Amino acid sequence: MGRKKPLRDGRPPAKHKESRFKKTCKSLETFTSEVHEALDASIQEDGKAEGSEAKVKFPCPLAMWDLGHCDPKRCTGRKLVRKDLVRTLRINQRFNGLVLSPMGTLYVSPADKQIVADSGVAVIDCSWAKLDDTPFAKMRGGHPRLLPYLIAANPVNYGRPCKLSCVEAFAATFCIVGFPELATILLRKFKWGKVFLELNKGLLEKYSKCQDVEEVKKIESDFLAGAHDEETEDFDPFDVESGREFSNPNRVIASKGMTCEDDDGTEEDEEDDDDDDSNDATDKQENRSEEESEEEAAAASKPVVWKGVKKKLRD
Ligand SMILES: C[S@@+](CC[C@H](N)C(=O)[O-])C[C@H]1O[C@@H](n2cnc3c(N)ncnc32)[C@H](O)[C@@H]1O
Repeated sequence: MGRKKPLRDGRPPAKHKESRFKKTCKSLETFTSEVHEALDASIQEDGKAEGSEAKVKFPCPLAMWDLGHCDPKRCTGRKLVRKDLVRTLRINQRFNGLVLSPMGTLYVSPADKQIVADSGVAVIDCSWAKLDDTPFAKMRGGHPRLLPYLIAANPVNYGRPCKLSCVEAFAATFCIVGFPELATILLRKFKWGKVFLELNKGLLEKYSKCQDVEEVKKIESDFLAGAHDEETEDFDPFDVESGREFSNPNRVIASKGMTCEDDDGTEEDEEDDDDDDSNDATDKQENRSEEESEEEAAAASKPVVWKGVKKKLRD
């Protein structure tokens, strides 16, 4: 009694079917506390011996379609897959969260916060040099997005606008929607990761304070119209209060000494900088002296750049 009859074709009745697909949306409050727990676990991982590390439970799904264009040892997306932070999707498999794509037209904005918390973020791991051969139409999702103007800090495309690696694209999205801690968890897997935040600090902060896409567009167009020059002029490299402890005034954006000839992760100098699961592999991306590299490596091992995030955790 009271049981609904199956449909004529044997399928369960509609109510049952609906409940199978019912999605549980987390409140942003719950999500935010999971974000903090994840960052805490990620920081604690550092002190533990290799192999004994507790797995960081990332609070939302991260996924990637792997087109197999890049050298798996050098690709940032593949590295996140090896770290169990990102899962791979089959071509034609749909993803319900934000899909970051060079073919997107709508910008990521803080208005995407709930979508990210509920359904996560996906990237398309293809080569920048092979966009024409990439079947973007087969990698579908409800929310395709483009990132607003930001500068890459990865060794392959260092200094280039918009051509971000997978990890940078994930991180930028988390910063813009208001979960910078999640950006930190991902970027700290890469020695150069904090440089991405340094290079883009001002813009990321401004984008994250926007209400919607229109405001993000306005920030970007104002920046491109000259705000960048002003900011550069105002920056005093000797101002210890500037908050830019890690910026290297000798490191000119897109300088000749940098190895950014190749876009697709195949150049010799590119590296999977910590394939051995540590955070301190040799940085070969530039023609810098050993001393400089050592100084930078020493600086990199101090968690100063994450200070703000840690403070937030403590508060
Ligand atoms: C083209 S692949 C290159 C991957 C690179 N080989 C690596 O090691 O990570 C980078 C992916 O990140 C995302 N992405 C990067 N920059 C982006 C942008 N400006 N807007 C939207 N998505 C972007 C896209 O999913 C893009 O396909």
